[in-house]
Amino acid sequence: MESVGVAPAPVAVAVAEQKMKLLEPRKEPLASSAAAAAAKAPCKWAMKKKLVGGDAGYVLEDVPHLTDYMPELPTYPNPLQDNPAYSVVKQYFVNTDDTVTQKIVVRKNSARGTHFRRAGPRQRVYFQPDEVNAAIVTCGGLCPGLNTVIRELVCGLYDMYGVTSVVGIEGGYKGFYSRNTVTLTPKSVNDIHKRGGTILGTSRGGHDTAKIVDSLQDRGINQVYIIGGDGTQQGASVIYEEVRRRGLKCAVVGVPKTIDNDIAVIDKSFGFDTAVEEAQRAINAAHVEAESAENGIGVVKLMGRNSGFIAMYATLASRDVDCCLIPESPFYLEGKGGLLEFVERRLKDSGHMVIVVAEGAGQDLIAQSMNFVDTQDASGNKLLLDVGLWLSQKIKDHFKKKTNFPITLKYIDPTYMIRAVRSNASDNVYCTLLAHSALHGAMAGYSGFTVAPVNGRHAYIPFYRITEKQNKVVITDRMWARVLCSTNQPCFLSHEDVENMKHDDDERHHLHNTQLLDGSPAKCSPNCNGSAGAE
Ligand SMILES: Nc1ncnc2c1ncn2[C@@H]1O[C@H](COP(=O)(O)OP(=O)(O)OP(=O)(O)O)[C@@H](O)[C@H]1O
Ligand SMILES: O=P(O)(O)OC[C@H]1O[C@](O)(CO)[C@@H](O)[C@@H]1O
Ligand SMILES: [Mg+2]
Repeated sequence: MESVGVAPAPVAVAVAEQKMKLLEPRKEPLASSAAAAAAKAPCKWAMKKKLVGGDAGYVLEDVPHLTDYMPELPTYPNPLQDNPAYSVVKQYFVNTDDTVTQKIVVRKNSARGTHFRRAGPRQRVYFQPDEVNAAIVTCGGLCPGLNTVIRELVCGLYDMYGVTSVVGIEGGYKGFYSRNTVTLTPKSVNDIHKRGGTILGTSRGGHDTAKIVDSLQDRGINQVYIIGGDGTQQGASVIYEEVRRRGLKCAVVGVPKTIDNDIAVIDKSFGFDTAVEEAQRAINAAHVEAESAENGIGVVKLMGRNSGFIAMYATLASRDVDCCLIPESPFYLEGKGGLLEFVERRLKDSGHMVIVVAEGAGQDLIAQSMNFVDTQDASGNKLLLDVGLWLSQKIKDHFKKKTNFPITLKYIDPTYMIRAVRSNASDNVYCTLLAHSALHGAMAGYSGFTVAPVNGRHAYIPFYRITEKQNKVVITDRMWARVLCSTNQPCFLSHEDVENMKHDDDERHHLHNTQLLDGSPAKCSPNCNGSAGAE
């Protein structure tokens, strides 16, 4: 392989000095105001790309390794090779050169494109079992599967690597500097995967990089597993940069969590599958209510701040939904081709209907009609207005004006009920693999990465690739067309809107062909008013 751009360490630190700093108590903490600024501003020591080129347009977007700034770290044989459970496995370890392709659909002459380092156990490790002091933290909103990831990190470290020192940080990032740690053992985490939420607690806001890294240093933590969404991964990225700047032997590992499935590059996030399954119960209830009333309407709000994946997949899975509204697809209420006209038509045709709306849909419309000023949560995320309530009221108001058109509308908001359930079987297995991939990476000395499947294979992905943009439903992809086909709803878009979106999406596809969805932009069907139709 030919190196095309391995960036230098952001801040040069002499090797001898690095060795001295290995788990030494800190001496000069950064001013926390500077760290607080770094938390929200683009990182001062922004991680440079570590790119390796190969034949036929092959590029490896590699992740940092402790030896990037501590080149003389000793290695040890991987204890996994003596583990009886693995004795039947012919190939214990992944090949050090194995990589995972980001682009799965290729043409004869297309360049091989971007690859990520394959996750998995390595022959040599950079930590001895009794040297490891691992910490686990969960940040951001709840998501089914958090406890499973915690459990499998603890059990994996104990059972596969003989590690016996694992602590939990309580209450998210701020817990690093404001709370005591909790000891985690295979016994203490044995049953936690059967519960929703996180046994460690979580929070928004409160990320103070300097204080967090001080805490790592003071507690002698040399592996930190950070489970959370896009905001959390940005926080993990600046923690990694500070750890590296201080020359600490501490692996910083991100495990992506978001019920919204809004994290880019990865196939899907854990808890998403469970959320889609759980949403079926609410949709079913809405359908039963709607069917049993005269002109019955069931409105179900599902989570999805900026990305409508839960609404889209729950709609497709159910087949009882007449209209799915997501943040990526604008809609309007009044007039020809508007939502209210469609509701009226569907009620006349079927006598009932179910509307699924993602919580981030129609926010501009609501803000306009309410003269609303933006507010934010502690992490800086925009607080949303309740689109379900607003929409229900608008529909009721519309039909109140009509004579001889009584409706019965039931609004169901199952959002927090869905988020709080335990993970389903499929997510449990997924969480197990994520946790194992994460700890194999840390033991092998990798740092500053997020672990996740890309095209079905677990990979180590640099933080910047995860945080540079969000995963969104591409409404010019065939998957959204499938939704429109199943609901038979109008697309509420003009031809011009679709063309503009297609152009943006083409550019995006050209840059990163990443989505789980199957690719090429759909053609606009002639019989739909600008709709993205099926082939
Ligand atoms: N740019 C950033 N730099 C440093 N820390 C950040 C940044 N953005 C968010 N954080 C921190 O990450 C934590 C979680 O962020 P946030 O509340 O946005 O949730 P999230 O991880 O995106 O998860 P989700 O949105 O799925 O609930 C918070 O403690 C927040 O302070
Ligand atoms: O937990 P909070 O602060 O109410 O935030 C809710 C948000 O968190 C998410 O569940 C993402 O984790 C979004 O779907 C939702 O908008
Ligand atoms: Mg987020």
